[in-house]
Amino acid sequence: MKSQSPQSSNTLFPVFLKLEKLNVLLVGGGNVALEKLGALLGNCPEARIKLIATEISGEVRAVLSTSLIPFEERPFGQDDLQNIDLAIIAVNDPDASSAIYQQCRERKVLTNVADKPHLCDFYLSSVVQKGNLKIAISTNGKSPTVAKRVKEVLNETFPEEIEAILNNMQKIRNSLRGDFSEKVKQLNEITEILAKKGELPGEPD
Ligand SMILES: C[C@@]1(CC(=O)O)C2=NC(=C\c3[nH]c(c(CCC(=O)O)c3CC(=O)O)Cc3[nH]c(c(CC(=O)O)c3CCC(=O)O)/C=C3\N/C(=C\2)[C@@H](CCC(=O)O)[C@]3(C)CC(=O)O)/[C@H]1CCC(=O)O
Ligand SMILES: NC(=O)c1ccc[n+]([C@@H]2O[C@H](COP(=O)([O-])OP(=O)(O)OC[C@H]3O[C@@H](n4cnc5c(N)ncnc54)[C@H](O)[C@@H]3O)[C@@H](O)[C@H]2O)c1
Repeated sequence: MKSQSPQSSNTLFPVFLKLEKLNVLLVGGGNVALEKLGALLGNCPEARIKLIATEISGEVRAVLSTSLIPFEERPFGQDDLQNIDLAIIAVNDPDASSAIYQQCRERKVLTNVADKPHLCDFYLSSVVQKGNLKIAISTNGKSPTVAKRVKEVLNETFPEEIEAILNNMQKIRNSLRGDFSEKVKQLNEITEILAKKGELPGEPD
């Protein structure tokens, strides 16, 4: 297995979470919570989310009304962390943010306090999606605006045909016989063209 060379100071470790298997607590019911709710449901409509906020805006209510997400309009309390795997905090009160983060740490709940890097165990990313291909982008917190721009560039330039390629590759992958190293060799040969510059379908010459 090849190891990657250490990339200077960016120590973030990327993962892709299965939100239909995890319990997510979203605290806050304003603009930022609305964005986070959209990101969670946009990636995983079956995400297991619970929302708690002192006041829930009309826009957040509208999204909640189209889902089965349980919600309560009251301040966060420690019991809200029961059975929670992941918390996303989007409240407009810095003291409450810090206090909630501390309680999450005590319970070992992985937490993101929106726009507060020092109160984050993980960052949210910009997401490019073409069918089953998903690319998550982070700038190590340097510039979320650049992450958004990189997403836009990749969305424009990455061909839609990638979905057909993935489906074909899955069929080929399932039909291959032989030992593991033989399969890896064949799959590498078939896909060699994808790594050649200017040879992706739809890619400009
Ligand atoms: C990617 C994205 C995902 C998402 O949030 O879902 C995301 N921020 C997005 C947008 C965005 N956020 C902000 C702006 C205004 C312009 C600007 O500041 O650039 C814009 C641009 C816009 O909205 O156009 C404000 C902002 N954000 C943070 C701070 C605090 C600080 O930097 O200290 C401040 C200043 C607050 C203030 O001034 O009060 C911090 C974080 N924002 C992160 C993620 C994490 C690092 C990601 C990375 O590693 O790159 C991190 C560290 C923690 C976190 O929140 O997870 C999403 C793009 C989604 C998309 O469209 O693709
Ligand atoms: N909206 C933006 O574009 C933006 C940009 C940068 C930073 N921020 C920051 O993100 C945070 C949230 O912003 P917003 O625009 O969503 O604010 P908002 O005022 O629209 O919503 C805040 C929400 O937090 C809830 N809340 C406050 N204390 C709570 C508690 N103890 N328990 C449960 N719920 C609680 C409120 O009831 C409300 O629903 C703020 O810290 C803000 O400074 C927002």
